[in-house]
Amino acid sequence: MSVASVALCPLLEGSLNFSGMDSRRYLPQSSDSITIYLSVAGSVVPMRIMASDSIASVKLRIQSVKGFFVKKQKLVFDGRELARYSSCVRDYGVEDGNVLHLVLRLSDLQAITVRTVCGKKFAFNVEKNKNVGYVKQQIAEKGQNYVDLKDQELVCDGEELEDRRLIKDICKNNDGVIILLIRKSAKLRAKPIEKNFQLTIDALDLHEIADRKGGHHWNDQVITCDPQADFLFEPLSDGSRHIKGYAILEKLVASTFQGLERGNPPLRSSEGTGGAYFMQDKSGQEYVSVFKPLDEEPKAVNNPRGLPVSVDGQGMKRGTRVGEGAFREVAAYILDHPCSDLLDDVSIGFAGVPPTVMVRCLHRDFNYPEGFKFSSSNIKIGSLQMFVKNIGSCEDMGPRAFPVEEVHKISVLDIRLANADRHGGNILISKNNLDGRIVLTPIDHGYCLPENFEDCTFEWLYWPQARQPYSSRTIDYIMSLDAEKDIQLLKLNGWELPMECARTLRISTMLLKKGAQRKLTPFTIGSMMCRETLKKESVIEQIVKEAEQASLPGTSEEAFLESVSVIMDYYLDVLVDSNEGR
Ligand SMILES: Nc1ncnc2c1ncn2[C@@H]1O[C@H](COP(=O)(O)OP(=O)(O)OP(=O)(O)O)[C@@H](O)[C@H]1O
Repeated sequence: MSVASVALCPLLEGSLNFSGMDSRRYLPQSSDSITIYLSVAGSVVPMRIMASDSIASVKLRIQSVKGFFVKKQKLVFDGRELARYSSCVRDYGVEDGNVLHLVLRLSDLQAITVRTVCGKKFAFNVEKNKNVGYVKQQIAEKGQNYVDLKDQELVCDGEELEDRRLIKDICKNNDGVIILLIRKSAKLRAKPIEKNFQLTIDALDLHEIADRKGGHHWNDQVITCDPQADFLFEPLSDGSRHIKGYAILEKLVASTFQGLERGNPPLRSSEGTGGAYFMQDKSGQEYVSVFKPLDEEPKAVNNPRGLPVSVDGQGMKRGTRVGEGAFREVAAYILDHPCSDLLDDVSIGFAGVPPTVMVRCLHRDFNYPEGFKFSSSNIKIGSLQMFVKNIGSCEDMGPRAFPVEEVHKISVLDIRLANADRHGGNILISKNNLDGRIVLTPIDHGYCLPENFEDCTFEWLYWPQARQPYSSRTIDYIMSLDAEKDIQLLKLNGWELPMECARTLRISTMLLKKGAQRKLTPFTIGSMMCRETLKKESVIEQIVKEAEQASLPGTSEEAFLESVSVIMDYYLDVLVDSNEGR
């Protein structure tokens, strides 16, 4: 159900009481009506709702009173995200007097419009942690006449901006678009030629600029801790040698190291429920990677968003465990095999998961609630993923413009890995440099390969591309998948999948292959993996349940999977027959 289609309950509209006043005294009571307490950014505010209200309507009300957009809100109760918009608050076990955590996903990007004196406009999305010098570089790349950075003067509200001013400081009170003015866009020289003047604009050729920027000088040396340094950074083990794209991971690690070595600190993202840090290159002008430490995951001890620590080790999605997110991030990269027709670049797989590796890092700018000490106990282990330049995420744009094959590649990944966290914010949008086509990059795989299918959710199910059939290229790729080999590959790379997660991978790969064989669409296959409502089990859960009931105690995993296969065939054939009968 779309958020827009959910009407607010008229009785309660406006009753969200953020001032602390007890609205129970002033509103008609109903047996369904409850008061919940929203814990947001250190304060607790009461809110009157109906237990039968949908999550969407509660979020809409928060939006209408506080102005936080629905898509930027995450509601967490009892360590679980209330992720299904159409489910009732009651379905999640929320009762009168309960505290819900509201995590706001503030954007890291700021929209900026640069206007020249001649009225030419450039629009950018710039990370808020970037400075004015970086914006100048972007202008230089966009406009031939502005290539010499020294000639650019950027002005905002009448004030000239210094290169080191951060965008977030300039845009402090302004969430919208800011207008910058280029006073002097390029060196103009006038030379008298007979009776006229020849006007020269001093601008370098864009290719020259690109060459000058020159890429990074990758460091092939083994990276170790420098005793004089105030940080530590190294890959976790050389197990990564088995990973595809080893060379690219080595470069990723080296460029991140160089950034830290030059004193460019990790910058914490304002988005996300866990600690995610943008790591800078040696120039301090570019992000090269994103580091997500295990101990800052949602519900982990050092989570920077104030989410309560897990008491039973359960992660925020059912079937996942706190402190395993980074392994899952790396697993998603390892298992995203390249397509056989693109084997010249084995570092990027079919779905385009950015290269990801496990690292250890120590730096004072991470979250240390107990205080930072340069000691081994403060070393953080986590996933390091290549930073992908983007113009936003799928949350910022309607899906119609996304190429079908871009959506399909993500559907293949999510179905295979039974992803429990595929919302639009976890798909980045970029444009291909050559033809301007939209490229989608899947990120945030910390909730892949769960122990069960309960929380599988796929945003793309509701996109029109999901109802189109897979191409023969995609079907060939799907048919080449082998869950047993995948499990061995992860083991080789140091992660022995827990038995339940290995079973998930086997069953979801089986479903994907059987569905593709029958020419089913991503929508049909994906719908079998997702619950329609919180309480109603998905088809895949029913299949697993039936197979469990049919198996005798002590049945081998192989025999169990054989029975899953038979039951799955039955469900799929019924589905195909009913589709054909229409
Ligand atoms: N590889 C990447 N390239 C560019 N930006 C990234 C990358 N990985 C993460 N980000 C950005 O970092 C921020 C936080 O990352 P992410 O959403 O993965 O964190 P999280 O805490 O796991 O989030 P969630 O609450 O959605 O589970 C987001 O703005 C995201 O777009």
